[in-house]
Amino acid sequence: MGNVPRVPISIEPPADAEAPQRHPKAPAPGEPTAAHYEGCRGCGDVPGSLRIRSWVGDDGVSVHSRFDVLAEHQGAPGLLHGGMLMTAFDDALGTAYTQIARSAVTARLETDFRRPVPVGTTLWLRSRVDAIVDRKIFTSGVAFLGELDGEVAGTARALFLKVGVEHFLRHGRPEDLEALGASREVIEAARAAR
Ligand SMILES: CCCCCCCCCCCC(=O)SCCNC(=O)CCNC(=O)[C@H](O)C(C)(C)COP(=O)(O)OP(=O)(O)OC[C@H]1O[C@@H](n2cnc3c(N)ncnc32)[C@H](O)[C@@H]1OP(=O)(O)O
Repeated sequence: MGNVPRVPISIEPPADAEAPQRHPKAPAPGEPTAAHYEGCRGCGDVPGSLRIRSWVGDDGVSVHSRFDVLAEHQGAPGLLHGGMLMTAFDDALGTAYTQIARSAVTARLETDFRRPVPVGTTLWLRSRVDAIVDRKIFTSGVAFLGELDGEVAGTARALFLKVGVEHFLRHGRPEDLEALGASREVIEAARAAR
């Protein structure tokens, strides 16, 4: 374990943190949000995706999201796998930040599992950005059984860190980046600049 970094334990925003402001180009209240990327496991329209759909909340900053729990999402018999709920939170919280900021990636995600979620349930999630401090985006969310503001199935908090496009160019699999239009030269230049 000698080279493993110590795990940072706090993702509590400072009390004097900046209040989130909606990005001027973000979709308006009630409008659907865009998928992170068409291949996204949370919200893309691809095999294996949770096919989460999200809409902007009335305040223009929060989002609410729908996740239909299917048999393919099971962990225990007839019940949602906990990792799938974490995926749903990662996606929903990662959509909430798109109302405020451009690209960011999850640095830490904490989830509390409050109620079992049967297959066949529609989960509704409310997510928001609580604060932004420099590159750090502090988010939180709640998952409800069956309806928005129904029985609470789980809660989560996540810290996202803003990154530039070079993060994806440096770390992503080249063929996926090329499929999005990045040239081999651009990808190699981003990797050489490390
Ligand atoms: C094409 C477009 C598509 C856009 C697509 C958008 C995709 C969103 C999809 C949904 C979300 C995902 O699945 S994202 C995929 C899952 N996540 C990842 O793969 C990220 C892997 N991790 C990383 O790449 C890296 O660790 C980063 C980028 C997160 C951080 O690295 P870094 O940039 O070098 O920053 P670093 O110096 O380490 O930390 C900066 C500050 O944050 C704090 N910090 C860092 N990590 C943590 C942590 N876990 N918990 C607490 N605090 C932390 C540090 O203490 C420091 O605080 P201080 O000292 O400054 O106070």
